[in-house]
Amino acid sequence: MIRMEHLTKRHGDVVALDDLTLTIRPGAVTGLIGPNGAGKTTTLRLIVGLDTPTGGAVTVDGVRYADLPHPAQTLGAHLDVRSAHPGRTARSHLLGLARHLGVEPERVTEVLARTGLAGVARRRVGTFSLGMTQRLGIAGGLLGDPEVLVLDEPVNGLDTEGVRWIRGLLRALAAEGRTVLVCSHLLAELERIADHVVVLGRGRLLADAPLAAFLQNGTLEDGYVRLVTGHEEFRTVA
Ligand SMILES: Nc1ncnc2c1ncn2[C@@H]1O[C@H](COP(=O)(O)OP(=O)(O)OP(=O)(O)O)[C@@H](O)[C@H]1O
Repeated sequence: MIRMEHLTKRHGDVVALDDLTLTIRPGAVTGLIGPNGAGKTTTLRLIVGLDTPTGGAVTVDGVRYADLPHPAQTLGAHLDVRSAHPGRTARSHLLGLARHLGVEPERVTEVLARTGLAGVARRRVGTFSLGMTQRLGIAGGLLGDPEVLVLDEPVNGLDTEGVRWIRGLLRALAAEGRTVLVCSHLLAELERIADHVVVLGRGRLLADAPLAAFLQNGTLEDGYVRLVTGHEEFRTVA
């Protein structure tokens, strides 16, 4: 579970995130959406401890990221699609990451298999397609077998088979009881993956509701557009 209480982030005069109070629940895929500049990336960076809040707090399973005794086992993340060094092989990249995270090297073989990369484990990352690089990032997030997974735009660059794969993976992780938070601009895809949707606008919470609440008069995109243009209000789930 991810819990945000009055979470706020300012950059000088810019309020990137404004008093966000929200719980991301386990056993479900939650989609995080909103216009450019809404504060989505800021939220993800605060959750994984890459940034510190200027107000409020965010905890993962009740503990701030910096205080987690075994962070990789609690929270996995894939935020930056080009984070691996292009000269390293997929396996050596993941082995280095596993060492850094204090994860058994045996997990590398497991996550390579789970992300469909076993056959290209010895190829240099620089030769990977965007879709393969996405899979590698997700493999890194899964290394610690975490209870909570946070992914930024994981579907970008994936081909049809890759999209079907990630849909199955995220649904399976949620069915295992994990907390899965996915940020994406691809609303049609999110409609097929998410159980619950959180909408941010200008750093504020606009909606926090089951997917079904957005689908009453059309697609998620229809519901989202009505919401951000102020034509419809959504019930906020406590
Ligand atoms: N390091 C920073 N310094 C100054 N302003 C920042 C910084 N990081 C983010 N911001 C501002 O905070 C606001 C929220 O940005 P954020 O990147 O979280 O939005 P986003 O919802 O992820 O947008 P996008 O969909 O374009 O990725 C924006 O106005 C952005 O310009």
